[in-house]
Amino acid sequence: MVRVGILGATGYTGVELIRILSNHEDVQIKYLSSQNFNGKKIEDVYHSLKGYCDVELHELNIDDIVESCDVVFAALPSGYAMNIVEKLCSSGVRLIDLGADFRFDDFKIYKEWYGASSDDYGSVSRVYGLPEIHRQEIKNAMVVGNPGCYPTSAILGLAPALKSGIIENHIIIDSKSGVSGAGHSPKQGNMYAECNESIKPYNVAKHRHMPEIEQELSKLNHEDTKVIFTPHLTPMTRGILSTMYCRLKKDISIESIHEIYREFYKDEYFVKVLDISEYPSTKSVYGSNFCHIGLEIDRHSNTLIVMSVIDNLVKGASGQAVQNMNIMFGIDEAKGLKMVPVFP
Ligand SMILES: NC(=O)C1=CN([C@@H]2O[C@H](COP(=O)(O)OP(=O)(O)OC[C@H]3O[C@@H](n4cnc5c(N)ncnc54)[C@H](OP(=O)(O)O)[C@@H]3O)[C@@H](O)[C@H]2O)C=CC1
Ligand SMILES: CC(=O)N[C@@H](CCC(=O)OP(=O)(O)O)C(=O)O
Repeated sequence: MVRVGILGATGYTGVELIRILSNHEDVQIKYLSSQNFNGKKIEDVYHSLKGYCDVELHELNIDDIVESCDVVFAALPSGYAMNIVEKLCSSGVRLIDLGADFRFDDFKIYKEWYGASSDDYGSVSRVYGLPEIHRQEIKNAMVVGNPGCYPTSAILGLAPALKSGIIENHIIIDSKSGVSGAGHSPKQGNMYAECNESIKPYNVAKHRHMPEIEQELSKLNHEDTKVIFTPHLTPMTRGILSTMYCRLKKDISIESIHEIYREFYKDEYFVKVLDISEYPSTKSVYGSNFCHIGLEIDRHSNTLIVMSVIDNLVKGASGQAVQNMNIMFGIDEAKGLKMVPVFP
């Protein structure tokens, strides 16, 4: 049995972790932390968990965590996991951070976009936790930086095209996210009256996920790769659709591109390349750990259009974190994650 702690258990990704892990036979939830609900049982805060998890919430206490857990999921705002990582690692407790603290190869880039009081990662070695790309390194990692939600949809959608060298180094990513992507703290722009029946771009050309996407695409492409990234807030609870426009280097048929994608993901349980002419929808992956990818070519501009969908709370956060945990502990990668998407 893997003994698990979840820090930030009352947030959206924390609750999603508990939902998923409650159905995972190889896991025992031993420790849950919260800032505002200490002393309460999680099932009394979120009634969706009634009968599934009666663990009490505590203020974050590192000594208690080290004593009771083999692995910790940090579902906290970025900047907090960094403060506890050394103590966890030196005590043999592995860390999967859903925030951004350990996603970057270069600390300077992390500091520039997220801010930090220190100047480096110290001795902490970490792995970018996108299993379809970094599975081998994840197996032995002490610290995994779970990818951001937009980057997961974008990188999975672009990896086969970049790796096979069929597209130019000029990529436009247009992404739409459900409101749960912003977490459970109230923000004016996320109030029902303001985001319902509306769709709006935000952080245009300056979203924090841009450098994360560029880091991973540059590695796949073996050269510095820049993207134009525009996120939008849409009136749905869960889901991300990323539509990506990539200029093709030469004439190539949709059948050949489709074959490149199918081959790239042939052994991947969670990534489904749709048939030619099929387009993905967020509804088709809702509540599941799947990523669906659709492909089209715009012949008059010789542009490959890749459409990628995920559930931001599952493949974009907690599901992917559990997938990483399974890999780290030698458990079947899909264990606890075979949920059928909720439809309609
Ligand atoms: N939502 C999403 O789709 C995705 C989120 N992420 C990342 O995952 C992390 C968690 O996100 P999400 O669940 O949405 O966030 P929420 O805002 O919903 O939850 C944050 C959690 O952290 C706790 N918390 C907040 N501040 C502190 C603090 N100072 N000390 C201790 N605990 C604190 C909160 O406790 P309490 O409720 O008790 O106040 C809550 O449990 C973030 O880093 C986010 O960027 C990554 C991918 C997707
Ligand atoms: C809709 C919405 O607001 N989404 C969030 C995604 C948060 C996230 O995953 O960001 P981290 O990199 O901090 O983990 C955003 O755009 O900030």
